[in-house]
Amino acid sequence: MTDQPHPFHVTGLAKSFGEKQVLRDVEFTVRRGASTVLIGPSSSGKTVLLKCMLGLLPIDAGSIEIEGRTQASLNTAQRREQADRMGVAFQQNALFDSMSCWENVAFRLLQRGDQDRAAARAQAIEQIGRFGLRPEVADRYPAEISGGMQKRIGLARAFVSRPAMLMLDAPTDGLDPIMTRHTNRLIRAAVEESGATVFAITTDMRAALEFYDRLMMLHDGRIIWEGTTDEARHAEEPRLRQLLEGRSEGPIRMAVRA
Ligand SMILES: Nc1ncnc2c1ncn2[C@@H]1O[C@H](COP(=O)(O)OP(=O)(O)OP(=O)(O)O)[C@@H](O)[C@H]1O
Repeated sequence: MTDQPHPFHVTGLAKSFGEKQVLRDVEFTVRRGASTVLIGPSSSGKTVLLKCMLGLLPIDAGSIEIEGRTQASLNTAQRREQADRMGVAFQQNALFDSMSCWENVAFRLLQRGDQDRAAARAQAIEQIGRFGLRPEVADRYPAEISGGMQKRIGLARAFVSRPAMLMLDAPTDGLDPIMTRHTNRLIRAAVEESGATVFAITTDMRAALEFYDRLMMLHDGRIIWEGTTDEARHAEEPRLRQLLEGRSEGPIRMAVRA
């Protein structure tokens, strides 16, 4: 056991947009050196929760502690220090259109200024290669590559500095099955070989059960189930079962919500 504080400890988190309450009373802990996957129906608030954890959306109530410090209390320098320890990949990639692919991947390395452009470029190209892209892609712009390639550039950016914590929103969306498996293995290796902490969102239930240590399910604005993926395989919670098995019949009703 370690007495280091948890990477994330969230209590009583609430978040609304106008009248619409997305998160009501979210509570959970992300464990160090393990991978945790967040699942939930479409529009259940998974991305909103991740953005709150990253400090990109203000919260209405509750608290988010990052390594023992309340996020709201962090000053600018502490926020930057936190950001340096995290690799983040967004669902929509959030690439900078005006930068080449390698500059996108090396963005934080260049910002930190602790290595020259040539070294940052070499590190970016190596990382792009880990995601199966050829070095020529480095000098192209996001608009010139496919959606799946953009996804891989976004992932390379998250992994490039071998961060202690990886925060990944839908990391394999839009990738073919071969690249999906490869990416899931890289995520797994970050935990097993580098001791990273991973927090990821996915709608791929097979991958959730196969590649992650722990699983949480978000529904109706709360974490309604949390445990190891081994426990999830056998859990009887009907909402978890319905989602994992992808059944349209069950307690979770399909609804189109704006
Ligand atoms: N900036 C915003 N302003 C208003 N509503 C928002 C905003 N961001 C998200 N929402 C709403 O919050 C709800 C949750 O959205 P979110 O993107 O977190 O869902 P999700 O669980 O990640 O879904 P999916 O699996 O479909 O990506 C949705 O109804 C969405 O419309």
